[in-house]
Amino acid sequence: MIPQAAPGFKSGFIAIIGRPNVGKSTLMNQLVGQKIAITSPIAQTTRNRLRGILTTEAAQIIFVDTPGIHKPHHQLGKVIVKNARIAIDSVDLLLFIVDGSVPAGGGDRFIVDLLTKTETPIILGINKSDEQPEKHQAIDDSYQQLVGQHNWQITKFSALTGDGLTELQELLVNQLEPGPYYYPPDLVTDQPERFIMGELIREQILLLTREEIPHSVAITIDRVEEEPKITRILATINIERDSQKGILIGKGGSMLKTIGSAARQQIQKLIAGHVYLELFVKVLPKWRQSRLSLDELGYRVEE
Ligand SMILES: Nc1nc2c(ncn2[C@@H]2O[C@H](COP(=O)(O)OP(=O)(O)OP(=O)(O)O)[C@@H](O)[C@H]2O)c(=O)[nH]1
Repeated sequence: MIPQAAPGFKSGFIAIIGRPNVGKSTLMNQLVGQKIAITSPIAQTTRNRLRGILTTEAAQIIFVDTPGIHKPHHQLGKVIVKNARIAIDSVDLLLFIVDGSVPAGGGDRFIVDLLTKTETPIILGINKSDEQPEKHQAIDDSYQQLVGQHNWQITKFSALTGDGLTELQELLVNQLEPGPYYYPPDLVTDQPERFIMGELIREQILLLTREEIPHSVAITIDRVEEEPKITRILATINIERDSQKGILIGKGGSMLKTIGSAARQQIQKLIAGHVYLELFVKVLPKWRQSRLSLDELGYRVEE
């Protein structure tokens, strides 16, 4: 049920943008209080545009977590950057996240150039304030310089520890206009549960495998059967080359077992019930280069 908003209730869509690995997904998960987006130390973890919903007494904010903006090297990269650009122009406010543990760099300037063309208001969020405290002044100066003549507000926080997030939330609500509830107050994401299940499997592959494997996998959830005491899930891990199969499966199936067991625990938390997870591995040659495969796997331009 979507309630009627009281006078003065505020709402709006806020896109979280920034280069890969600055902590966008960690921030969205913290703000909405639930793991919607997977996170990892590997850049370009997020591939789809994800929505996280935060509802308080005073406001409803719909966060749009976008994949990291970077110069694309393949078809998947092009789809990712195009979707981030669409998000920039279709929201009420932009939260531009930078990594406060290092000074501003070329990747951030690439995004500033992209942002000069938009009319959407912007807040610069300096994340990872828990790191490198001795270098804060120099780093802050570099971001002040990055913002230059733009009249963007600047705020600092740590998405990991939660420090500064109350102030950030207040700042965001202040910037929003009065508006309706867009979603029921208890909804935290509009992503289908199956999608999050696939992402939780991909997250374990990102955390447990090395080299080219993390970027070469795409998950399909083939079947979800809900039985009285257990949910049976059949999923396929699609990879690009035959040679990757061995690494992913491991000696005597040990790697696949470890991935399956860790992912199963995460999915159990998601659905709050027992899960039986069976994983299959399939070679889908060069899927990241093929429009048809990208489409089948759910990586589309999200107009
Ligand atoms: N120390 C510290 N680490 C953080 C903080 N926020 C995120 N991280 C870490 O930074 C890494 C990247 O975080 P993500 O949330 O996946 O970053 P992202 O910007 O969504 O990355 P992409 O999906 O590649 O665009 C992870 O290892 C996080 O744990 C923070 O406030 N402090």
